[in-house]
Amino acid sequence: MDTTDQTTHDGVTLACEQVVRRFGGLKALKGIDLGIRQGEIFGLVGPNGSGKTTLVNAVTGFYPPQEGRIVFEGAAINHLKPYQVAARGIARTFQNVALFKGMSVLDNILLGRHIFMRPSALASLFYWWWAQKEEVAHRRQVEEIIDLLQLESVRDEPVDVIPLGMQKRVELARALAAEPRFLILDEPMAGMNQEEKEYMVRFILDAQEALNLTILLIEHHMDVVTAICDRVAVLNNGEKIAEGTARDAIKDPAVVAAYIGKSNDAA
Ligand SMILES: Nc1ncnc2c1ncn2[C@@H]1O[C@H](COP(=O)(O)OP(=O)(O)OP(=O)(O)O)[C@@H](O)[C@H]1O
Repeated sequence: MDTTDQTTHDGVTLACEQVVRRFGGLKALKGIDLGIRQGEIFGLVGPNGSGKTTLVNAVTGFYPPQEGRIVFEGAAINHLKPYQVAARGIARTFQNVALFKGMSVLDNILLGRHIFMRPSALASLFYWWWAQKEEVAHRRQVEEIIDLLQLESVRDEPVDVIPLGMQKRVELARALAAEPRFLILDEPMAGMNQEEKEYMVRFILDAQEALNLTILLIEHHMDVVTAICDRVAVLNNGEKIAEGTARDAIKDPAVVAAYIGKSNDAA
């Protein structure tokens, strides 16, 4: 789909405007402004508890903002339910692996196609021939993704028996199955060893190129952020404290202070 007419003049495809999210008395997001441009990989970094996942949950409709606006491809989405946000073309992976245990890799990825499927089993029963045709089309799409992410060797394995690095890859595959234009990756390399990390970086870049994606990446591994992100924003305590290239942002005194003050996550 051509999105050139759905971005603003400076190419912003997803904008957060003064986004506020509270949990009881805690203000997890204190008026965040962000503009993510079509086609870029935008890194979201910051110490634990700084608000990164909350911002993703605000964008994806899990925890809608109580103040501010979120605009995707020119339309406000901050009032939408998660499935409606997904239908607009935004897909995500989760910080902790959230696959369906006992189901195969293939079936887990097929679930990513649910936004395109008929709402009721009854409809499928009446229109079984149509449903069968539809099923074949879904499988064809999924096979392409399996190919892209090199998951052929495990496609029929139950997801819980494959290594963590591959489980994370299946999560990426499931998100891609929804044919997003905007992909949100919440710590896709958490718990991975160096080799698995390098593979994952390769697959993210391949997917971005093959599917023309814009990506928002939450990542603690600063070597990865520096290597693949066009720009980053740094959150601390619910506020944006820096924005720019990764190299500049990590040198920013406010960012250094935030990390030293909290933990050594930026290692
Ligand atoms: N559902 C919730 N209920 C109550 N408080 C929450 C909820 N979700 C997040 N918070 C709080 O909001 C703040 C921001 O949390 P968030 O998970 O967004 O941080 P984060 O930057 O993603 O951290 P991490 O890097 O550890 O994942 C934290 O103080 C957290 O405890």
